[in-house]
Amino acid sequence: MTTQTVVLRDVRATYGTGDRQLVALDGVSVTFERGTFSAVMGPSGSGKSTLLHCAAGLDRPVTGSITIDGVVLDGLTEDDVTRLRRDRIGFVFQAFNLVSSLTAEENVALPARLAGRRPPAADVAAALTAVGLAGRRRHRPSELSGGEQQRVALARALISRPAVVFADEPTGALDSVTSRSILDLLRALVDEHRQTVVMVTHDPVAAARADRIVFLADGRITDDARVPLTAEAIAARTTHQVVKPC
Ligand SMILES: Nc1ncnc2c1ncn2[C@@H]1O[C@H](COP(=O)(O)OP(=O)(O)OP(=O)(O)O)[C@@H](O)[C@H]1O
Repeated sequence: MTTQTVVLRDVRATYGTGDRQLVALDGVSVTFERGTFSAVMGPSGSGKSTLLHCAAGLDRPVTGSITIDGVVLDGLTEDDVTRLRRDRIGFVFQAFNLVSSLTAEENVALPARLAGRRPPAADVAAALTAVGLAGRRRHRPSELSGGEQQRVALARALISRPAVVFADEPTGALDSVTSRSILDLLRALVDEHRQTVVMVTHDPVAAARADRIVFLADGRITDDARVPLTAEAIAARTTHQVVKPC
């Protein structure tokens, strides 16, 4: 089994064409090791979500190479990438996550069912309890808040144990107590199950729970802090990033 869960090599991603082309990632190379919790930070528009989308096989880069759990994505068919995402990747994204016609517990069980397994009902209930949604099992996404929907997505990652969980602002919509419990759960995925977590966040307090912080600016990695930092030190580094002249 590879120790490098996610590898990006010289990834370039653009939006638009011609004069209106915008370079969102400008030759990004980064490796996320198995059993680590990384935060990705940077100013708005610096390419954080694009990095997450490319790393998760949701967007294809123009050039460069991406490997997930030992599988090189370049040249795979869309069906193969979809299967890889289903089997090895967990998403805790606010915008798209859940199947709207399914209840919270059905959404939690879905990846396992698509892979031909039926997770025990007790496991589904335990995962929803762990994220504080025991009383919302039968609710559909439209009956849940944004933060609750993200917690359903996290419960799904607890059940299906993907190699890597990508989280986009997982605590952005949550109060501080719920945020802390979500970060505890993400840490547990890493510390107890050696899963890999890559989390985009603007929040220095959330980033301080990671083992490593990758800073982006203008589509490039500008800093890579591998030692734990305090929220204050992270905030100072983030401010420095924002005011740094181009
Ligand atoms: N669908 C799109 N079409 C055109 N440009 C886009 C699209 N998505 C993102 N961009 C642009 O690409 C750049 C990187 O965007 P991205 O969403 O990755 O940044 P971000 O760091 O995640 O920002 P934020 O913190 O505001 O979410 C930005 O300049 C953005 O305007």
